[in-house]
Amino acid sequence: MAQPIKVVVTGAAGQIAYSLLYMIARGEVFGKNQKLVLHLLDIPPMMGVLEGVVMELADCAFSLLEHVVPTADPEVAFKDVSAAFLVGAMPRKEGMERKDLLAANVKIFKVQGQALNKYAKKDVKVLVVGNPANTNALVCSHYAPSIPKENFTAMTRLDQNRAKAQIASKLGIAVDNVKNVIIWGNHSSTQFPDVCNATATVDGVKKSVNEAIGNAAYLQNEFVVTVQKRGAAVIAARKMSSAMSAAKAACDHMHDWWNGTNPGDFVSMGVISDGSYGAPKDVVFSFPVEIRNGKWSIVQGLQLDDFAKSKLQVTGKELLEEKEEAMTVCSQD
Ligand SMILES: NC(=O)C1=CN([C@@H]2O[C@H](COP(=O)(O)OP(=O)(O)OC[C@H]3O[C@@H](n4cnc5c(N)ncnc54)[C@H](O)[C@@H]3O)[C@@H](O)[C@H]2O)C=CC1
Ligand SMILES: O=C([O-])CC(=O)C(=O)O
Repeated sequence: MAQPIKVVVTGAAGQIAYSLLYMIARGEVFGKNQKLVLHLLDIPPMMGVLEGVVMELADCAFSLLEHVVPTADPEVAFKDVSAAFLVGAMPRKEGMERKDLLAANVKIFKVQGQALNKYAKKDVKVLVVGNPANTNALVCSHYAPSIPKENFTAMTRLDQNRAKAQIASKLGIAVDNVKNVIIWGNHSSTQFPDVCNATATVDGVKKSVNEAIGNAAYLQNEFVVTVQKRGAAVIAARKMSSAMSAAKAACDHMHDWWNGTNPGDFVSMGVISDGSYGAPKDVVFSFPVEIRNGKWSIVQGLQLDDFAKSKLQVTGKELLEEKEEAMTVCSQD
């Protein structure tokens, strides 16, 4: 059994964390041989609720869970952590776009970037879930200059999972038979879910998703809009934003970052942009990545048609606008 690692989950008394903590403590992210110390951060008024979560974690009798540290103090929460799930932030309500949360949430990520910078391990892997996730990840990294920028990522895996599930359902096949769907850009309604490089195995035969679906109009319209607006559709139905599926996606993201991707497979993550595929540099942009030895690299050499290029431009522009607004908000104190 490996030495225990410290893992922090912020927003630990909230609804995503309620599913996420269970999955992490079961060993679904770091493996069934990895003992864990869980640091749970929330704000002072939530300490009572958090105590209930701690009781439930104890009552689950997880064999991998060495101990649990509930706290409202970022110094305690981020001390020596190897992995950070930054979930704690306000969720949107019906009728809002995720960027409407920027003014309320971005300062949380400034403070947490500063705390990561001071107290976390320098090789900490940071996954930002709280919205607007890409720009919050950028802000967090900006305020943690002693940690490499590559260590800050934003979650677009939920979008990838949604896209994969839509294609599988359309084809009447299992989700695992759909590979290499890409989410480009922002985790927002400008994201571009792209199947141009995706494959589907139907009746034992592997083909491109384009060929298997055989309906370009569907793939460029209904499919794209369904994935872009899925978060809003869940809010309209549940009156609360996605939680179970968000927790599962956070586990998938960190699992693949920690353990690597299979040869030939890629996954989508919001990562610091180097300008690949014409995306703006120095924003957190979702790209297809491969992961080896705990390090991601952007998959290069994929073909983009004019339709795809125009979609990347729209989402890139939105990220530049968000970056400007976020830096203005953060400089106001
Ligand atoms: N990237 C993605 O795909 C997704 C992102 N989200 C986002 O995740 C975030 C959390 O969602 P839920 O868990 O549903 O919200 P929630 O409201 O149920 O829980 C959020 C928790 O964060 C806590 N919190 C607030 N400020 C904090 C701070 N400074 N430090 C630590 N904790 C703090 C709150 O007290 C609360 O317990 C939202 O911003 C939501 O929009 C949700 C689904 C998917
Ligand atoms: O839609 C929201 O506000 C929550 C979220 O990010 C998602 O479900 O993708």
